Amino acid sequence: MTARILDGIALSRTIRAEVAERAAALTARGTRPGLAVILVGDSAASAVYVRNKIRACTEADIHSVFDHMPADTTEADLLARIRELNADPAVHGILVQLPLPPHIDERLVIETIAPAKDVDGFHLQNAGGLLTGTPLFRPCTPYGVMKLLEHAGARLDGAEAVIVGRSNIVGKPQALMLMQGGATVTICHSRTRDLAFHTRRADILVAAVGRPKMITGDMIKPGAIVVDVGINRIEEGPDAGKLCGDVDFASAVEVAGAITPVPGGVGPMTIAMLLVNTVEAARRFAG
Ligand SMILES: NC(=O)C1=CN([C@@H]2O[C@H](COP(=O)(O)OP(=O)(O)OC[C@H]3O[C@@H](n4cnc5c(N)ncnc54)[C@H](OP(=O)(O)O)[C@@H]3O)[C@@H](O)[C@H]2O)C=CC1
Ligand SMILES: Nc1nc(=O)c2c([nH]1)NC[C@@H]1CN(c3ccc(C(=O)N[C@@H](CCC(=O)O)C(=O)O)cc3)C=[N+]21
Repeated sequence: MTARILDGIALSRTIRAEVAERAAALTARGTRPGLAVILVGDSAASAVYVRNKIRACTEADIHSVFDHMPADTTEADLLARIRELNADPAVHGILVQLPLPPHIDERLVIETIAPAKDVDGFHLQNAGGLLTGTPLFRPCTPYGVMKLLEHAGARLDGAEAVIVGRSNIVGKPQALMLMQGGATVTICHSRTRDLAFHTRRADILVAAVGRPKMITGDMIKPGAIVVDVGINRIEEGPDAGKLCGDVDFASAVEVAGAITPVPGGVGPMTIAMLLVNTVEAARRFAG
């Protein structure tokens, strides 16, 4: 038996069509949703992601502002720009693409974004809100994973969920969301002693590591739902230049009950949830 493929492109299309309808309704009432995206420096990968976000906005008739700032932008200049956008009534969501150049304090940048415009859900107020149950915005990637699981009909209540990765933007918020959904959650990371021992117990396995194909079929419980958040660029060999996940798809698909592909799984869902958050920000602004 091979696993069912969880199609993130199809689901993200459905969600973006709903977003477009809500955006049009808000625009008709006088508030056109707006998203500002700031990119500092010229990482090729970041430029691709940012372009995809802007294109998704355009397709949903969401107003977008793209600020491409040079790599040597000072921290003070970036913070000043964020304060300007905080005060701009045409902008309801602000996203500063990460990572930032090393001379800029990421935490300070995130805390400068108005929590009501923090559509990434990274601000302390939203992180704390997620911990206690009532954030203004949920981080887009784990939020998108929850939507994929819901759409797949996954039963969270009482399920064993294992997350590999403990970052602030994926692993930790994912753990909180799955726990709130009723799962028993285990978080693994680079200090975990016997990774396969944990992953083999998972009914729901989420890989968010950044290591190509590290989760192999023998680490997966037969029938498990496997969600691959990893986005890795293959460096050499016949597939050089292509994307792959943290899961070794070829061996995993033979064992899992359902699995997300890379590309075409979690990535498109992240962008869809960014639009959901932006329209929600505009809806609140409109009152
Ligand atoms: N699809 C999407 O929309 C998105 C995809 N991504 C992708 O997801 C992946 C993870 O991103 P992110 O969370 O930001 O990455 P980070 O680098 O911030 O975190 C990686 C985590 O993996 C853990 N880890 C590293 N090596 C191992 C190992 N050998 N065994 C177990 N755990 C390990 C680290 O542990 P420790 O904490 O101990 O160092 C860390 O917690 C990346 O490939 C990224 O590109 C990210 C965001 C959005
Ligand atoms: N402030 C901030 N917010 C983010 O949400 C954020 C960020 N910084 N920095 C980088 C990560 C990464 N990320 C992705 C989003 C979409 C795809 C995506 O659409 N991927 C496509 C493939 C795209 C391609 O072909 O390159 C897919 O998986 O099918 C991937 C990765 C958001 N991130």
